[in-house]
Amino acid sequence: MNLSLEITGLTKAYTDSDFVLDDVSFSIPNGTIMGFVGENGAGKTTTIKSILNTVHIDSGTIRIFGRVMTDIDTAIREDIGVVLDTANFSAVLTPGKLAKVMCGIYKQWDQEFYLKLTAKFGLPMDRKIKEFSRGMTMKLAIAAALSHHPRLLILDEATSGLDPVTREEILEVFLEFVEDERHSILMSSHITSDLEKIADYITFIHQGKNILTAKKDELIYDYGVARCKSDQFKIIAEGDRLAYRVKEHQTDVLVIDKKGFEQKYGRITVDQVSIEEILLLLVKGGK
Ligand SMILES: Nc1ncnc2c1ncn2[C@@H]1O[C@H](COP(=O)(O)OP(=O)(O)OP(=O)(O)O)[C@@H](O)[C@H]1O
Repeated sequence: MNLSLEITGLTKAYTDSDFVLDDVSFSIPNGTIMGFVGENGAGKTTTIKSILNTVHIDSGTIRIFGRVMTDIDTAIREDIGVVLDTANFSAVLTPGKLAKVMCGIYKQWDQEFYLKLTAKFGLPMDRKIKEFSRGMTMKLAIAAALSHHPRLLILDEATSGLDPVTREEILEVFLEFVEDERHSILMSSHITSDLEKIADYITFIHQGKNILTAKKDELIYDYGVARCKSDQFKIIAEGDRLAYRVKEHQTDVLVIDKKGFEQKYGRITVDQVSIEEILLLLVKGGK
């Protein structure tokens, strides 16, 4: 399997904070979308900055298209499209002028494609970015990131604060992007329903640690949440549960193999589980 991104044992501490990104490993196969979820401060942006080589890492290896990126490696940068939640374009630029700047930075800049995307997103070419709404600014950032034809798109909260209609438009563009088997996406998001729609894999990060990476379809169709009364909870073997959360009238138990669990513990109801509920059980629950 060809990997666009391979992170092994990534560790990074900040000098003036207690936070540590601790031995994080995951990889993204070509042609796939990796959703990256975790609570505020879990370490998603720090991981992304480490990938982009904008912070110094303490240990571990990050391979992009099989190569470790160095400070002077501009060739790999051409192949990475980046959209951060704070798209910091100069506010006095217009989309038209931004294209001229981008054209000077990226050899692969494709003006025709940029015009096509900005038209699709309904962006005015001659209006200053400072007059743009958040949705317009994010659409512009996405159009700019895609128009130098990257192979890997890295998105840090790129759809946060956007309405469902705009988000759907943007998600469609991401899906079109990964139709090309050489392309892939790392997408951090708090909007887990967006990831449910488009991601192939999900990585859950909590307090700087990768707590789970799994195929989205397995999470949705094979994982489940057993709703147990206290006597039912007591009979569940530790090895059959990934996490559990005690609530007022029941205990929710995260199970990996819904069907197997149902066969073994016939009388306990097991519901399908959402990415959001998995995150809550893993982060707030016991083991
Ligand atoms: N430059 C820095 N110096 C010191 N600590 C930092 C720095 N940048 C981030 N941190 C700390 O590292 C931790 C992880 O932050 P990070 O931005 O990676 O989290 P995140 O998962 O992206 O959060 P969010 O969902 O809120 O964007 C936080 O506790 C944050 O305060």
